[in-house]
Amino acid sequence: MSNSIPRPSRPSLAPPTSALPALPVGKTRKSTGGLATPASKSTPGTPKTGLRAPSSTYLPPATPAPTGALPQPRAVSGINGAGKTIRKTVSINSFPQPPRGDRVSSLPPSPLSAGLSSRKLKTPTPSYHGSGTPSLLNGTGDGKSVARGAGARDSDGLLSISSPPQSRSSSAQDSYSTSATQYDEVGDSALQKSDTSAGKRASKVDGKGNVIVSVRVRPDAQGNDHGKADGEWMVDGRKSLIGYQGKEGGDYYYDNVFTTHDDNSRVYDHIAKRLVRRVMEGYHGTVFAYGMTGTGKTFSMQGTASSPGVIPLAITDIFSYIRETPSREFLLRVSYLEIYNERIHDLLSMSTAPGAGNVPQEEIKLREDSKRGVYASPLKEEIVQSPTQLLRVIARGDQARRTASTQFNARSSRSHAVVQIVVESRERIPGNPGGDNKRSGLPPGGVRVSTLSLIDLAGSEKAAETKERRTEGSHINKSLLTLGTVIAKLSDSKDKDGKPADKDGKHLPYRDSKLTRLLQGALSGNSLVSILCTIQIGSAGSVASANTHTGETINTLKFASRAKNNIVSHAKRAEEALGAGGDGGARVLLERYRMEILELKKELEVKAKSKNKEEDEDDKVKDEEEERAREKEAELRHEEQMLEMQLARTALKERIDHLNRLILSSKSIGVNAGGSYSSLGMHPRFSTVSQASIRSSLAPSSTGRPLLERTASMTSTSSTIGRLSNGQRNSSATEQPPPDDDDSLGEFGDGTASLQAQNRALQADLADKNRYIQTLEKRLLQARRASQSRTSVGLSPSAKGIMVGEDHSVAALLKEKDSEIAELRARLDDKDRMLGALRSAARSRDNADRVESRSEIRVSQVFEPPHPPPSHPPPAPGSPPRTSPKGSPLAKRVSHIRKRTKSVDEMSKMLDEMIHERVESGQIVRGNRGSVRVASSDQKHKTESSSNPPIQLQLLARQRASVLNEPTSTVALEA
Ligand SMILES: Nc1ncnc2c1ncn2[C@@H]1O[C@H](COP(=O)(O)OP(=O)(O)OP(=O)(O)O)[C@@H](O)[C@H]1O
Repeated sequence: MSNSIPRPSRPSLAPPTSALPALPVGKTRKSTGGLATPASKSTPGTPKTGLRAPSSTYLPPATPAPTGALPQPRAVSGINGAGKTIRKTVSINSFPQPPRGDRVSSLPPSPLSAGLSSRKLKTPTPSYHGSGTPSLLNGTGDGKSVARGAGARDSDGLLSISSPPQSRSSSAQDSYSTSATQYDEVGDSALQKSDTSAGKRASKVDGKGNVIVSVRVRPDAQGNDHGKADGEWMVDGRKSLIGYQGKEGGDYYYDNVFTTHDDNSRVYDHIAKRLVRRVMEGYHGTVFAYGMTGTGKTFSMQGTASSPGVIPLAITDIFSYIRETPSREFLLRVSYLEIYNERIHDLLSMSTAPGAGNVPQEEIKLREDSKRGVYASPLKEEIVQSPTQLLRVIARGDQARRTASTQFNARSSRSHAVVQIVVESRERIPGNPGGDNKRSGLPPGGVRVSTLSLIDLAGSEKAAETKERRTEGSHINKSLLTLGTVIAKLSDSKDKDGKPADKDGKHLPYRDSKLTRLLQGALSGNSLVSILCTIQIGSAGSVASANTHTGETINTLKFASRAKNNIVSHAKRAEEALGAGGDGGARVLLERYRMEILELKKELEVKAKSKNKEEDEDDKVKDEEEERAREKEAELRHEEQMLEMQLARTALKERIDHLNRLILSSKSIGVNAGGSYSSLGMHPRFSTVSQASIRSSLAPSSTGRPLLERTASMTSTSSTIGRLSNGQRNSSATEQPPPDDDDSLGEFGDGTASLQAQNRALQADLADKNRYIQTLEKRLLQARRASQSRTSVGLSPSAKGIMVGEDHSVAALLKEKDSEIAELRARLDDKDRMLGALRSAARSRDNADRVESRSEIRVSQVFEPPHPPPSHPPPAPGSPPRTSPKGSPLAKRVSHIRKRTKSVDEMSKMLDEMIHERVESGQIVRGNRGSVRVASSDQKHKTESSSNPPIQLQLLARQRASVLNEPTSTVALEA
C-alpha cells in the first residue's frame, strides 16, 4: 500500500462546501532535507546519511514499564535526568493503515483483544514501536503490524498517518459508525468486565490511546535545518523520535514528531483533526501547546493568514462536520479566557477599543459541577453560526490577550489562553425539523453536549529582565510546574473518595494553580487529549543562552514523555440529555431553545385562534364603531352647519339692523320719498336709532331729541325750499314759525358752516355706509358659498333634507335682504340727489349771504329802523327750554343764527311793508303774478328824489329770494 496518497489541498478558512477532505496522509515529499531517501525507506531504523540514528544506547533496557503490570504500548523507555525511567512512546498513528477494503468490510477488532494483543507484547523490544491500541484518536485501532516492513514508510521516510476510516467516509447517519464510536461502545462493555486484570489493562490501554503527545521543532532564525542532526541532537520524524546525545540525553519517542519542514496543516491533521471529529460526535476534547517561550506554540495554535493553525482549522472542520451531518442539529457557543498572573480574565468581555482601557471585570472564579466538571464563571459565551463568525470572536479575544516582548520572543504570550467551543447536538427527526414530536409520534432525541478546549499556554522562561516580566514569569513557571507535577503524579489510582490520586493515594494538586484546576477534567481522564510540545534546537546566541535553551528543551521533552505515559483518558461520549434536566441542565441551550420554540409555536397557535375570534368580534365592534363615528361626524357636521347658519343669521340680522339704522339715519335727515320729515320722525322703528345717526353726522348733543328735531328741521328747510310755492313761501315768510321750527331754522337755516359740516358729515356717513354694505355683501357671499359647500357635502338623506329646508329659508332671507339692499341703494341714490340739492342750496346761500351783508349795510344806512330789533325775542309759549348754556359756542352760534334769521325776516317784512307803501303811494305797481314794477315817470321821479327805489327794491327782492332760497328768476323786477 502506498502511503504517498496526495493530500488534498486544505480548504481555506471558509467552510468547505464539499464533503470532508480526504484523510490526512503523509504528504509526498521530494526532498527530506537530507533525511530519508526513497532508497533508504527499505531500511527503516537504519541511520540515514547525515543523521544520527537513534543509538541503541538510548534504547531502554528491556525492563517492564514503570506502571508495573500494566502493559505499555510502546515501552521504549529512557532514563530521565532524575534517574527516573521515562517511557518513550511511539505514536500508534505510525502504524500502517490496513487495506481500506478490509476496514470497511470487517468489524473493528475488539478493544479487549486489542488489549490482549498488546498485553502479549508487553515485553518491549527495540523493534517494537507500537501497541496497536485502539483509541478514539488513532482512528481505527486496526491492528497495526508491530514490525513493519519497509513498505510501511512513505517515500520520504517520514511517518505516514493512518487514515481513520470515519474521518473521510463516515456517513452522516452514523450507519457506518466511526471506529472510534464502536471502540468506545465496545470499550464501555469492556470496562464493565474490567474486574479482570486483562480488562483493566485493556481499559488502561484504551485510555492511553486517547492521548496524543507530539513534539514540534521550530526552525531557527538562521535557517539551520534541525531536521538533520545538529551536533548532539537528532530528529527523526518518521520514527517520531528525538535523540539527544548530551547530558541527560536519550531517545524520546512520541506520537508525532514534526520537523522544521512540517507546516501547520500537517500538524493539525496529526494532532487535532480526529479529536475535533470526536468532539463533534459527543466527546470532550482538549488540545494544548506547551513549550518554552518563542518556540512556536501560538504559531501552531493560531497560525498565520497563509498558514492557519490548529484553531482555525478545527473551526473549519467543525462546520464541515455539521454540513455533512444532516441527521443532527447543532448549536455552538464559544468562550475565550486567559489566566494571567493567576487571575482569570474573560477575553470576550474585554474592550479592545483604543483608549478604552481595561475596564475592571467581575472576578471570574472556577466552579465545579458534577455534570460540567470545572468551569469558569461568569464567562461570556457567544453563540456562533458560521466559521467566519467564530473566527472573528476568537480574533477579538486574541487582540485582548496580554503579550509582551521577552528575550526569545518579540510578541510573547504572557498568559495561558483557553478557547472553549461547546457543541450541542440533537438528533433531528426526519420530516420534523421544528422538533414537534407530537406530529411525528417519535420521542425527540436528547441533547449531547461536548466541549473542545484549545489552549495556548504561556511560555516558560528562566531569565527575565524586568520586574513585570519576572512576576509574570514566576506565575507562568509556577503554573507550568504545577501542571508538570500533576501530570507526573497522575496514575490510575483513586483516593478513598474515588477521586484521582497519586500512586500513594494522595490528592493531586490540581488546586495549586488555575491552569491545572481548569485542566482537571482533561487530565483526570474525561477528555480526549492532544498535547503539542514545541522546542527549538540549536544555539541561539551566547553559550549561556544555548545552555538555557537546551535545558528548557530537555525539560519540555521530559514533560511530553510524562504526559504520554501518565495521562489516562477514559473519555466517553456525552450522554444525551433529555429535556432541560439532563446533562448540563440549563446549559443545554439547544434543548432550551427547542422548548422555547415549541412553547412559542403553541402560543402562536393559541394566539392565532384567539386572533381569529377577536378579529370577528373586532370586525363587529369596528363596524359599530365606524357607524357611531359616522353618526357622530354627521352630528358634528350638522352642528357646525347649524352654527354657521346661526352665524349667518346673526350676520344678516346685524346687517338688517345696520341697514335699518342707515335707513333711519337717512330718514332722520328728512330725505324720504314724500320729502316729509314728520312722518319719518314719528316712525317708531326709526326713532329709536335716530340718535346714533345724528351723532354720526352732527356735533354732539346732550340729548337726542333736540338734535333729532334740529336735524329734521334743517333737512326740511333745505329740501323744501325749492319746492314750496311762492304763496307758501310768502306765508312761511310772513307767518311766525313755530318755536321748534324757529329754533331749528335759527340753527341751520343760514350758516354756510352748518351746511358744509352737514355735507361732510353726510359724505362721511355715505362712505361709512358704503363700506358697511360692501362688508355685508362679502359676508353674504361667504355665507352663500358655505351653504353651497354644505349642500354639496355627501350627507345622509335625512341631513340633506334638513339642509334643503334650511337653504330655502336662507334663500328667502337672502332674497328679502337683497331687496332691502336694493331699496337701500335707491334711498342712497335719493340721498345723493339730496346732497346735490344741498350743495346747490349751499352755493345759493353763499351768494345770498354776500348780498345780504352788503344790503344790510345799505339798508341800515338808508332805512333807519324805528326800533332796534330785540336782541332776544321772547320765547314762544310752550317752546322747550333751552338746554344749551348761554355762554357755550353752540349757544352763541344758535343765538347768532337766530338773530340773523330774525333780522332777515324782519327785513323781509319791512321790505314787504315798503313795497306795500310804495304800491299804495303809486310809486310801484304790483304785477299779476306778485311781481312789482315802477309806476309812471312822475311817480318814478318822486320816488327817485327820495331814494333809488328800483335798485333798492331789486336788492331787497334778491335778498329775500336768496334767504328763502328762491330762484331769483321768480322775482322779476319790472322796469
Ligand atoms: N514552525 C515555525 N515555522 C516558522 N516560524 C515559526 C515557527 N514556530 C514559531 N515561529 C516563529 O517564531 C516566533 C515565536 O513564535 P510563537 O510566538 O508562536 O512562540 P510561542 O511559543 O508562542 O512563544 P511565547 O510562549 O513567548 O508566546 C514567531 O515569530 C513565529 O512566527
